[in-house]
Amino acid sequence: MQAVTVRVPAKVNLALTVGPPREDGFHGLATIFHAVNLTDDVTVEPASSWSCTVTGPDAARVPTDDSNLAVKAAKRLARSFPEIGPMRITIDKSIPVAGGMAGGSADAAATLVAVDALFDLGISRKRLLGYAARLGSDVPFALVGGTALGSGRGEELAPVLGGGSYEWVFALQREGLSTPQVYAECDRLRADRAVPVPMVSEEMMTALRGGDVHALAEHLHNDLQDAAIALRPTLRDTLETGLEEGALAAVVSGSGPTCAFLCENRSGALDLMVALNAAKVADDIVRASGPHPGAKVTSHG
Ligand SMILES: C[C@](O)(CO)[C@H](O)COP(=O)(O)OP(=O)(O)OC[C@H]1O[C@@H](n2ccc(N)nc2=O)[C@H](O)[C@@H]1O
Ligand SMILES: Nc1ncnc2c1ncn2[C@@H]1O[C@H](COP(=O)(O)OP(=O)(O)OP(=O)(O)O)[C@@H](O)[C@H]1O
Repeated sequence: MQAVTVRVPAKVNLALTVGPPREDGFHGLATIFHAVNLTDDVTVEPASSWSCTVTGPDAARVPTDDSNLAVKAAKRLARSFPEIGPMRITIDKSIPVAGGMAGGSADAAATLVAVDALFDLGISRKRLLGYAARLGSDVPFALVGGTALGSGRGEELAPVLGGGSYEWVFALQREGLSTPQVYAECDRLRADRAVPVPMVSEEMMTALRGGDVHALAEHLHNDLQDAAIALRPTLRDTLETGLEEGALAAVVSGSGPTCAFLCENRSGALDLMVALNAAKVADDIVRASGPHPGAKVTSHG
């Protein structure tokens, strides 16, 4: 029992429809989660005291105290399994921070998988998904990966089968957006309207089942996009520039401010990266493809 490393993906929501606020403060969702190969590596080792270290270009923006979602996940399991002692957690971070790509959730999911393997706990998949859901609405999907339909507050998942793989470009902003603030802004913008029951369109499901990138491009949709733009008006320009420079479609990722551009193929994505870099519409531009598997052990020393 020395160290376990787990690799875990970021997500983008291909469809995100948001219902009215629920009594518990969350919103009912119907969403398509899609994991992409922008990944964090989380390493967990037994130690004499708890610690958390984050490496990577955005490390300074990630807390290392008990508010880190990876620490929360490890301590949650330590409360349930008395045989577990303190741990050293190391997060090698490539997923954008506070970008609407569920980076903290991914680290929490990776930690659940790592601790389970490190201490040989044999936690069932169902129970692991239960721990994940209690840690955050996006955490279960990071365990599952691929492409999945999310309902409830995002924690109820059903896989979406389809042979397609997709090429993406992401425009990242250094300054994040707060997820609760974006949901609150969405409520404010829709205050004078009846909000329909959230639902993913049949056209979107058909596009995904057929692996049809052009049909998928037509149906990318995010109900939080207007709210993210209201809070960060420059995002409108970023999205428009991507479309002018050849993206098949552009959408704000989750609660933003990352903008996601769907491309026809890999060479289209490379061309778009160059154009967006030149246009200086974002602090960084990265390329990724999906779907990507969920949290997986990559080394067990
Ligand atoms: C925007 C998305 O990334 C889309 O997948 C997620 O809905 C956000 O999921 P998350 O960051 O895991 O969110 P949580 O940690 O569960 O909740 C943080 C806050 O976001 C808001 N929230 C989140 C999920 C949801 N279905 N409705 C909400 O209103 C609530 O204000 C909540 O207090
Ligand atoms: N392991 C972690 N990695 C990144 N941020 C974390 C982590 N743990 C806690 N945080 C805090 O959570 C905030 C949101 O970070 P995160 O990167 O998860 O946002 P996000 O991608 O917008 O989330 P989501 O898409 O799930 O709403 C950060 O500003 C940071 O303070």
